[in-house]
Amino acid sequence: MWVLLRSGYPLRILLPLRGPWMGWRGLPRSLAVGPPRRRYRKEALAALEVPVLPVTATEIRQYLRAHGIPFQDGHSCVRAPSPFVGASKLKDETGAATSFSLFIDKTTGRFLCMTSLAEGSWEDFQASVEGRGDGAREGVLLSEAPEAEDSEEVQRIWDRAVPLWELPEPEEAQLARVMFGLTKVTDDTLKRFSVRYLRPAHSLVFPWFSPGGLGLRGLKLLGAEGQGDRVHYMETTIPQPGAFHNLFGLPLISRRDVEVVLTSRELDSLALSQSTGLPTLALPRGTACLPPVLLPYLEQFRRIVLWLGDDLRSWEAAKLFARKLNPKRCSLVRPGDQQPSPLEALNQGLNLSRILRTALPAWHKSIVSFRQLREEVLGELSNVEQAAGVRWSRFPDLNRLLKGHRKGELTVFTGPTGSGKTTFISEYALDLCTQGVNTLWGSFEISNVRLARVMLTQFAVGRLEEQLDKYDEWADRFEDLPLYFMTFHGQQSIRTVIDTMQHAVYVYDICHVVIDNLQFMMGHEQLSTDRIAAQDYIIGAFRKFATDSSCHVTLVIHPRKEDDDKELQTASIFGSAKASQEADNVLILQDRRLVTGPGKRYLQVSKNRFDGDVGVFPLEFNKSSLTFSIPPKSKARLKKIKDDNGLVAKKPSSGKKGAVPQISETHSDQAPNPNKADLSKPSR
Ligand SMILES: Nc1ncnc2c1ncn2[C@@H]1O[C@H](COP(=O)(O)OP(=O)(O)OP(=O)(O)O)[C@@H](O)[C@H]1O
Repeated sequence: MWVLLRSGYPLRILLPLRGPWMGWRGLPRSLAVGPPRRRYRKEALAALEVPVLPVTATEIRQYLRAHGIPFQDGHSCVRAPSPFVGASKLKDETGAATSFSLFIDKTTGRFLCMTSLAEGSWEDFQASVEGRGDGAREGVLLSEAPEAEDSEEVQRIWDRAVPLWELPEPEEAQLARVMFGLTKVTDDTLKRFSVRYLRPAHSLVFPWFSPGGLGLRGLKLLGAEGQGDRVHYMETTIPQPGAFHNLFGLPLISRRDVEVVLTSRELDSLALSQSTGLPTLALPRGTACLPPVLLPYLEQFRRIVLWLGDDLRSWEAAKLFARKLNPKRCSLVRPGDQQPSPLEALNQGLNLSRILRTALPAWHKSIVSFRQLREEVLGELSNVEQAAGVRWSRFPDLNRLLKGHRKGELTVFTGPTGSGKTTFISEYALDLCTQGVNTLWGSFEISNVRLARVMLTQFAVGRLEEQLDKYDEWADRFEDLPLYFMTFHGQQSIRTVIDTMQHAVYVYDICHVVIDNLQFMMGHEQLSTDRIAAQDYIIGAFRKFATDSSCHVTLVIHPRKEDDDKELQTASIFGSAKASQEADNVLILQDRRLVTGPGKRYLQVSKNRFDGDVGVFPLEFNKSSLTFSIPPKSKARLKKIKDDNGLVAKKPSSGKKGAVPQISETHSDQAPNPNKADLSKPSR
């Protein structure tokens, strides 16, 4: 099965620096290698690669024992002698690590030989042990070797970039330092980390070297733009994000280092290293993901401190990453006034070592006291808006009622047959995905191709059939979204679906799973005599998954048969009351087409565990763009209601003061939304 590796990166951050002198990916035309290269792919979608048979750490150990292979149990990996060392010319310089240089991921079974850089699946490893041929590929740092064109481009940019202190104009160097907040970072630090500056692009250049100093494999370019009193950073990576993963700062790590500080930005690593002298590494995609392929490089550390940033999102990411790294060895620096990001701390003259000492252990047992929770509670209270989750950019009324989309919740969504549930939920999820919410779709009823077509139309807000010349532009942008699809179709067992979801959370840091719809998991339960019990069991499984994985699950459920002229209620959801009890949010697509005409629908929030606000607002269906979002001119008429039965208030949501709580629609703390500014025209 083919898999497209994804960055999980909000698009806008990757948008190139723009200007008349800019070429492909925002690089100066003179540096860009020819016209944009179109890679032909076997499939158009990022289908999720699931191991043929999921493997557990116990099975890995048992297998190694059964074949007489010695091993060491590590934090996230099992270490064993590598059968691939002899085959490689890339011998370790010191020769020290050639024993036990094979790292097998305890969760996925994928392996990496740190000496030869061979990598492969658990099945590849077994085949090699059993002499069934060598399925391992020789890779470079956890992914495929960069393509020749990328390597050339990397080298070309690197050669054109210069150390900051070698810039001919001192003013230019000073301006760059100010823009990037580097006034307190010394030349020596920049030199140790080999940071350069690309003059034509006004960008810092951070190199990614392969382990063992075998060469330059990739680059991250960081541009900065003043926006009021804030600086907006733009990143460009070569090779493209998702095609290559590496840790910035790797060459400075010694084999004897047992402690490391992980940051989400290269600039933070510079600040930390300079002021604390501790080993530090920067994650390639910031807080968006921690690809498991990087885990072997972090195995040597007995203690890992995650200091990812100064907002709640960084804190959430730190907690998720700690799970992968093994929480027992992780400590987290909590965002706060006196604990900004490392670079900011350096610039404010704070003591970074002292902040590191305040890091909280990520591990706690099943029972906690309020003492352990009090900091978390404070974090939520002092970041109310972020604690409310990611806000929709296309559905302001949903923000007013639900306040945002939060991790770890279960949303149940229902509506009459054929009312547009899939179409609506597609736009609802797409909206979040364009804001960096890593999303996994389980579409059991309609094919992934059809679903993607709907989504792409919604993404472009228009029929692409009539503008096929724009298809590639939109498809390229769509491809950059952190969006994955399960390849299931038709009936599936709940166990297989949950296993796949767990795998996706681990590998792609999925934060939102959409299941359309639950009825497709009921057939395999052999409980046709008691379909209600089967549904309760399935809902319980999704509830547990959402909580345990800190991942939001949106579950589409068909309603029970209702009179056509009556509106649906929470109790109309098929089955027992379990669905509405377990759900944090219940959304109902109300179809009042007889009264309101063909396009009109209403969305009712009939349960909201977060803060209790429930209500209903109109949706205007646009047949050409397949969107439900409220057109800008339309006056939203949000009604807050008490429950399914009675209205308690009837207030316009816009225009008049004192209506429903006014929440700013622009949301600077959230990840950027590439669609917001330029929905009407594609740009690259
Ligand atoms: N408000 C609307 N007005 C008119 N047509 C709509 C509306 N919403 C969706 N549609 C169209 O109706 C068709 C069915 O929509 P969709 O598949 O989203 O419904 P559904 O509720 O998920 O269906 P099912 O109950 O079969 O799962 C699609 O062709 C869609 O474009």
